[in-house]
Amino acid sequence: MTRLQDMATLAEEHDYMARVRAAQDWMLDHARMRVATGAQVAGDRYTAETLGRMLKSHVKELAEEPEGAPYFGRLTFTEGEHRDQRYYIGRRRITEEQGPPLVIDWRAPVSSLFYRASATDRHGVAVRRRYGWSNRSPIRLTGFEDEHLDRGEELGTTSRLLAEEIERPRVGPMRDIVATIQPEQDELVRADLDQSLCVQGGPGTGKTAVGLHRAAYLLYAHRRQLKRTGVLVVGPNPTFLEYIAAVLPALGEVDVQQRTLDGLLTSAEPRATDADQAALVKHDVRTAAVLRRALVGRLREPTDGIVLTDGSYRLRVTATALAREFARITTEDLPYALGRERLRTRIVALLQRQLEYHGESPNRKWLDKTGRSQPVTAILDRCWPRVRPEEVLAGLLGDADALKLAADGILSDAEQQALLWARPPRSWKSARWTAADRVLLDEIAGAIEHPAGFGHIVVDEAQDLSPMQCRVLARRSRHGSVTVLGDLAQGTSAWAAADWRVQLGHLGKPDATVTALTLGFRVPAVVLAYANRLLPHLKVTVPVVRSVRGDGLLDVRRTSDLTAAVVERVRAALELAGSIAVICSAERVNSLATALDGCGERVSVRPATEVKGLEFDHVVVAEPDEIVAAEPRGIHRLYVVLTRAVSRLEVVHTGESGGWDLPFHAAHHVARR
Ligand SMILES: Nc1ncnc2c1ncn2[C@@H]1O[C@H](COP(=O)(O)OP(=O)(O)OP(=O)(O)O)[C@@H](O)[C@H]1O
Repeated sequence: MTRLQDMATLAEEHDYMARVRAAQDWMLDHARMRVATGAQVAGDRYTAETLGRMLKSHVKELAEEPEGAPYFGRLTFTEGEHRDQRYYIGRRRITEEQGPPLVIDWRAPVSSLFYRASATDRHGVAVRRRYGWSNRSPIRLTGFEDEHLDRGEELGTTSRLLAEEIERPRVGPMRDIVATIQPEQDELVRADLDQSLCVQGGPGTGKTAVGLHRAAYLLYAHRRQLKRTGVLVVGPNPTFLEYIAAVLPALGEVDVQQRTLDGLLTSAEPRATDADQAALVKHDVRTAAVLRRALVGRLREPTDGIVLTDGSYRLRVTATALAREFARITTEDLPYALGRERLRTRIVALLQRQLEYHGESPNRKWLDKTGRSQPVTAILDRCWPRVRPEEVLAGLLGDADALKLAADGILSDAEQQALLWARPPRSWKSARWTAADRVLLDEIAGAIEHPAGFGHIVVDEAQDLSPMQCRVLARRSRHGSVTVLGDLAQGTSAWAAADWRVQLGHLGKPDATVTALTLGFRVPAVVLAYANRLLPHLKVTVPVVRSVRGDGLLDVRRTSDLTAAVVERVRAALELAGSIAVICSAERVNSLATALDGCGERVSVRPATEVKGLEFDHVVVAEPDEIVAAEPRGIHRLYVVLTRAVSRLEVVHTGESGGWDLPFHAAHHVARR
């Protein structure tokens, strides 16, 4: 295309852009007008209020929409179902008062071709156009990039706009990737709602991004169903949740709950900590069987019958009949509370039969009253007593005999010993629970009564969940599907998973499809190659990630004054754009933070334990040996730490490498584009 043609096309694009802006203004005005008139047109007050609320939130959504690119792509078709059509694709659908939409939603079925059409499989697409926009407000169209699929052109990961997007400096929270979703990511994003997925993805392959976009996609494709059942995103810690919080709202989805696993638990906050051995036993899946046994141990087989006086009748249920019903219900595998209600219903049915034998026909009121009568309630309280989770757990942790009874053949003597309280509280009401206890309380609560579930759960960093934590989620997705995201190589918890099939079993979805993402979008190739040298030292087998980024810098240096060297590296980094993180062992955070005081908001000092899932333009790792030595899976932690850099990684160390075959002592090594 000549320069003149190029300018003509750009002018045409600017005209279209102006039309889209006008349509956006019209949509906002129109929505406001409907709020104003909604109350008058709707029938009764309730409908008017509901409608009003709905319209108001629509206006709020439109008005609050961040000023962003109204579209990012365009497809031109010359063949097939969409022959001679041209579609602009954006984060939201944009329409004028009449006529076809000016911009279609990225989640609409045809938009999928924007991500998937290729020169060999065009689906009628002749040209795919990507738009570039200025980041500053007011946002401006700066150019575009065409791929003539009909002429065999295909840019793939060499697209200039994709490169600009992944290489841009990172400041603030995570952003959406709708403009540049890759074909293998799109397949995961658009998988059916009833399909549970597990994505094994090395560092920076876009797992988190894929999970969040999948949530947005499912809400679009199954809005009604998911509005009712809900979507939940589970992340490893509050910092991570803060980091990802803006992605879904930017995609127009505000109705998604985003929580940590602990945030799902309803029991009181922990007030005690477990010894390592106790925590290990509590997070072990065998503990579920112990708790189940303890709960069932509350049941008492009926030994007496019931006699109930009803008017002139004396109604009876014999001990034998009662024992038969009781036995039958215990084989039905019901939640505990439901079992109690089932027994009540059966007793009432037996009494009802007798009354009918006398020629009476008892009504609903009689059935309710009889179910609540003293003799029936007394039997239930004796045979199937109401229980609280806290009572059951305290009954085990505070009583060696009770624990032995429940754990016999399941936990060893030493394991039982590890669980027991050194000084049991006077009552379960004054027990001081630990974080692991809260997971056990949830297990018991779930066995008593199934918790409300979600239509879909996205769980990130799932490799770190213990079997018992997995069960917390399994209980909440009994009738829904899950997207499980993680990287076995980044497992740092004491119970980190080594095999997805096993973990999926604990999550209640043993048959979920496991897919690997192996293209890295965050970490530059030179940094990734360095971090990947750790892989042989990790106790897992994972596919190796290949970076799409040829830029970046790696600098490993030995020093005799760690603090001075770190300060010097940070000062140098401040000359460049983007965020800077100094990552070190928890013990070193304070001293380095003091030394770096006054360096400004772009610099943060973070303990190695709190950077999972995050990314920074420039990372300075201080004394990696200390990070490795700080915890049993310290080498996995170091792998996480070394893979947080978007552009530059610097490693500063004082000693020789410790025991493991790591290249920290390597000569000063710099690689630049
Ligand atoms: N298709 C894409 N286009 C542009 N950027 C992308 C794409 N996929 C991922 N990214 C970017 O790469 C970075 C890493 O993505 P993300 O955090 O989702 O990876 P991850 O697999 O969860 O990483 P980790 O396991 O290390 O936490 C993010 O900045 C994300 O926006």
